[in-house]
Amino acid sequence: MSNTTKAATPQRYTKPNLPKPDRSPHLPAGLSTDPLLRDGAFISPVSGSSGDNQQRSSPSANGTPESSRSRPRVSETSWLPPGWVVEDRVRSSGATAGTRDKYYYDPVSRRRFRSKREVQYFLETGSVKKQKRAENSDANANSFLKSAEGSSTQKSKTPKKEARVASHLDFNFSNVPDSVEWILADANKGTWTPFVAGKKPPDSERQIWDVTFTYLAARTVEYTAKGKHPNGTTEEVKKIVNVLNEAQIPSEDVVEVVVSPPYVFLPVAKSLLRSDIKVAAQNCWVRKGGAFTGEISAEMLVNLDIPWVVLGHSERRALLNESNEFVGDKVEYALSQGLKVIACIGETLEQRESGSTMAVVAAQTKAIADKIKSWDNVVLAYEPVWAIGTGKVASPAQAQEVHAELRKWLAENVSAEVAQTTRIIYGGSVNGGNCKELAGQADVDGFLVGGASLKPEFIDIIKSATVKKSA
Ligand SMILES: O=C[C@H](O)COP(=O)(O)O
Repeated sequence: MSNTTKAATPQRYTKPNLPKPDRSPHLPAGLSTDPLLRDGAFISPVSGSSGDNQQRSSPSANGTPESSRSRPRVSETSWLPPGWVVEDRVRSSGATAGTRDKYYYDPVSRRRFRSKREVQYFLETGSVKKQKRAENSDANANSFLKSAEGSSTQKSKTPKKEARVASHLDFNFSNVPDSVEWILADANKGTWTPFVAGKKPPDSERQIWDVTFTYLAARTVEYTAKGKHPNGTTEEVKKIVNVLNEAQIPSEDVVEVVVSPPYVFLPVAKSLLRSDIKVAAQNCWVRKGGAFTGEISAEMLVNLDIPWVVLGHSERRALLNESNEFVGDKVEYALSQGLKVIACIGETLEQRESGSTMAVVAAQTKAIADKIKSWDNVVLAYEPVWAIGTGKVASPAQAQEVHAELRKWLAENVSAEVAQTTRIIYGGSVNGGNCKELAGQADVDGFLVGGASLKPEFIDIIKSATVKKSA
């Protein structure tokens, strides 16, 4: 953010009521409530044309906190979004023994960050800053941390002039003021300056206030668009249903459209939607219903005449500790009750960068294959975690490569027929602009769409199912 020429109209940005997902990364599987209500889904019916790295989602799954010999302290910090974890690790040897290092873990991408500055950049841009000189960066970050948090156990060489007394204007993510005025500083650049209680926060806090504005604003949009916002209404669902009902979409022999609103909107969506568009739940309980307060069983969905259910979404795997085996059990039980299943699999960025993409998705698929007898009612949704909600879509070649490998895996481990007929759909930042090229890939049989599913471009995405038909 640059100059603070107070512009025309002061605009007030009020703290949104952010949903409160369970902050514990260590919940036992199956004992969680269901805060992760998510978006829509679209499936093309184009037939097949042609070691568990995500379980129990503590950061230890990637050889991080729990596997550390120094027994680091893992905690959460107020300025971080819900679900993020901070590891406080003490160096045990060398000249710097005794020095504390902080590591920050994003529960969804599972990325590890070395500094608050890196986290801020990631929250703001969705990408990771490449730093030429990591040491300098850490030093700067430590300096920033000291300034922002008012404490640091690490011996710091931070210039004294940066030390200051914390004030009520200091940033705290979990206690964002109810009223923050954002003054448009530069309309051309779209830059804003925050005013808390009528005062500008200290310069050292400006950056993180800026980041937070971007982050909260984005989250608000996302939650509204996907029906996850606490203030989401039946009226909003009805509007979306109306758009779909009035859309000209290809016939059912070309494309199968399934929308997946949050549980509470399933009945209204189902009752209002045209008959050629089906509905899916976003999750269901792992086995027969019983005393599992807050859970929705497969039997309940069947009773409501809901034909589809999405299982194993990466957010549930990461945030609610759903292991491959747990997802496999869910798929098995849902199928046994007559539901059709969209089973999600996908690797994190770290796993992709380490070259283990296929090992990860094969393990996830195997956990399902081990449990089920028939794949007739299963659609496999490949969703690279790093592409979900980030705007970073997998390239057509990347998607095709994994889809083709998955089909090969099915051929070698299940049967040639299952490999041929099982639909493998892609999810992760699909939109009206990229859908056609993705849909043109030989082994991409459709899409699982999030953010774009509640925008008019969803109709274009649905229509992209014709790409292969007309090829
Ligand atoms: O549930 C939907 C998928 O996670 C994809 O979401 P996205 O299209 O917003 O990236």
